[in-house]
Amino acid sequence: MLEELKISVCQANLMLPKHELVTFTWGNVSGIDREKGLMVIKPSGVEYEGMTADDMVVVELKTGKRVEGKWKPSSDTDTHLALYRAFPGLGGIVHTHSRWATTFAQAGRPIPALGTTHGDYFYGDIPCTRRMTADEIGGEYELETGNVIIETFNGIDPMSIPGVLVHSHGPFAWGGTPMEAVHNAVVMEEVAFMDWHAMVLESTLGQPASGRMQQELLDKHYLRKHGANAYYGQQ
Ligand SMILES: O=C(CO)[C@@H](O)[C@H](O)COP(=O)(O)O
Repeated sequence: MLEELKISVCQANLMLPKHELVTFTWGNVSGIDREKGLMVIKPSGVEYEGMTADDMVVVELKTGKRVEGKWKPSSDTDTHLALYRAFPGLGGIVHTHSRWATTFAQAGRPIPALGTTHGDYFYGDIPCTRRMTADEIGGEYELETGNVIIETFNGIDPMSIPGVLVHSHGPFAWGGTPMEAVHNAVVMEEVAFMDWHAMVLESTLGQPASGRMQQELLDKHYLRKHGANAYYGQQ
């Protein structure tokens, strides 16, 4: 089981450069074995090219202690751990600095639900966290990054909106598996790109922003794909 998880986490990490979500080593994917209480994550600073399952690092979900692996775990390990602990449905998490989603994160703006591409995967705007405080930045930074994400999802089912922008930093996305998390990260980057151009087009044409897709259209697309049990907590 753990060996299979290491293989799937490694394969998901190799998808990051394939889908042009990363520059250098600016991205990491993890997966979790909840029965064993272990998380597998990309090693810190290691190039994707030539990376194998043997390079993955295994840490305890409860303590974050490294129990297997020759490298240091990703510097974002504590953020991944905080999210797995808080959101029981998560089976995979990815963090990148993908260009268009990071543009929105640096602007401190959510990625609005403007079209059906978005609605197929995210049941509403992809939120941006508040800025972190100086104390949070100066303290357990990666753990606090997880905490501001958790705070942002208060009242929102994280599986209905499987991604977030950390203000001034970049996107995190997640799913039931590491590969599903990467899929959602690719979609987030796509909709960020399309949203940005739609908003620039509207302002260039001097038109008022056409605004978000109608709720009926969002319901049609999201609920058709994910079932009626999904909800957007902030009614
Ligand atoms: O957000 C950051 C740094 O700003 C990190 O996500 C790095 O971009 C990747 O770090 P490692 O996973 O290689 O430690």
